[in-house]
Amino acid sequence: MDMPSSPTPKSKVLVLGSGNFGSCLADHLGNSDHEVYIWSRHTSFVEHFNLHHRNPSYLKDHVFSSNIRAVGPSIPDKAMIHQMDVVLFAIPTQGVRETLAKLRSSLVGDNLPLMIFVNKGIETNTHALTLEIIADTCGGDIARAATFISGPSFAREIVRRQPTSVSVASLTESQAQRASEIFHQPWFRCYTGGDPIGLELAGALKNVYAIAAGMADGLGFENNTRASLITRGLAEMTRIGTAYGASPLTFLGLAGVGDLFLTCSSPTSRNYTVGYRLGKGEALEDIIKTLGSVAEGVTTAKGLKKIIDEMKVSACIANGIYEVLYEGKDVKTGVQELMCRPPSRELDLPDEGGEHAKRLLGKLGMD
Ligand SMILES: NC(=O)c1ccc[n+]([C@@H]2O[C@H](COP(=O)([O-])OP(=O)(O)OC[C@H]3O[C@@H](n4cnc5c(N)ncnc54)[C@H](O)[C@@H]3O)[C@@H](O)[C@H]2O)c1
Ligand SMILES: O=P(O)(O)OC[C@H](O)CO
Repeated sequence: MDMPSSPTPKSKVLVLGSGNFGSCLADHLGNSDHEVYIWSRHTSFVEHFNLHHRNPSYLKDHVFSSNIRAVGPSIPDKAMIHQMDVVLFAIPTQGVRETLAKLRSSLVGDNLPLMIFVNKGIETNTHALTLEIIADTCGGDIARAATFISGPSFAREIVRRQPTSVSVASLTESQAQRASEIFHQPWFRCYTGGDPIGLELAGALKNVYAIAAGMADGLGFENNTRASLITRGLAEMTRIGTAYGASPLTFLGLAGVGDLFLTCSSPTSRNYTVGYRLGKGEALEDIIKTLGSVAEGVTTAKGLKKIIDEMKVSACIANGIYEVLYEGKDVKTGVQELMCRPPSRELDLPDEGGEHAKRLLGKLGMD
């Protein structure tokens, strides 16, 4: 979509992570006239990118904005971090804690950059959301100001300027507004909100339901089945989110139903693809080895299982996916078990709970 961009003040942005999404967002910001640096832990990426303005491993056909410079492989130092207006984390969830730990000593003093996170997952060992990982590694002040972007946004469509809309949330809504102004373009709309816990849960959970939708398609089921999975997946996500302490309304937004619909209905999705190949009978290990990119739903299913068990919330689809991925349950048996459950009420939200969010906000000094 070729439209004039709105004038936004030029920012200095450091993107951490040079995969599909990091390089796609670096390109978006570079093309919006920001001064962009992209960090990779791979020397080969840094050299290749600075020479050719192409990513050797992802989005290979795309020529990236000339406003981007690659840096690495060592993590940017304090002087560089303090020159930035924004540090954007586009690293899979399981790598966020390690990366923040490396940056922690640079994240002190005044005028810290706005920290934006776009990963969609739950940490496996701790079942922590990213907000909690930030609080653990960098403290409550930084976590309260952190901003999260989520929503239906395939990297390969953003680099082609397909009209895209996302949700942007922070506990400090003025920071979400700042992030939104930096990203917003006529082909990339940002909607702000103040429920980062709900936004994070929605983005992480939809990846698990996308595996379920892919499995159903791989087994040869058609449109009725996919529509059921999307709708019942949304009910389950909303129930889990509300029990956690998030707003049920967040699940009706772009980060919720928007991204769930996208990821459950397109083979562009890596999570859908994992499910589809499982449905066709491939082994998870072989799929992961050959996927070439992260499918966050696979690891998130583990963290989610712990959260569901702790909250004692009913989540038969997420439990079924966990059993297929980690307990050797046959895919067809999993589907049969789901369908053979007794009938139940269609829409129920827990009328108590929220302990997980209360504990997390307490960690952030917000109790
Ligand atoms: N690709 C998309 O369309 C898309 C859209 C929205 C959100 N996301 C989310 O963005 C995050 C990144 O996804 P992606 O598509 O870029 O994944 P990817 O697999 O394409 O790339 C991941 C990148 O992160 C790097 N990385 C992995 N672990 C790291 C670590 N411990 N330290 C430093 N770097 C590390 C890898 O080297 C690679 O460059 C995921 O959480 C994903 O769910 C992706
Ligand atoms: O390819 P997936 O399944 O990781 O989905 C990518 C994005 O999350 C879509 O919004």
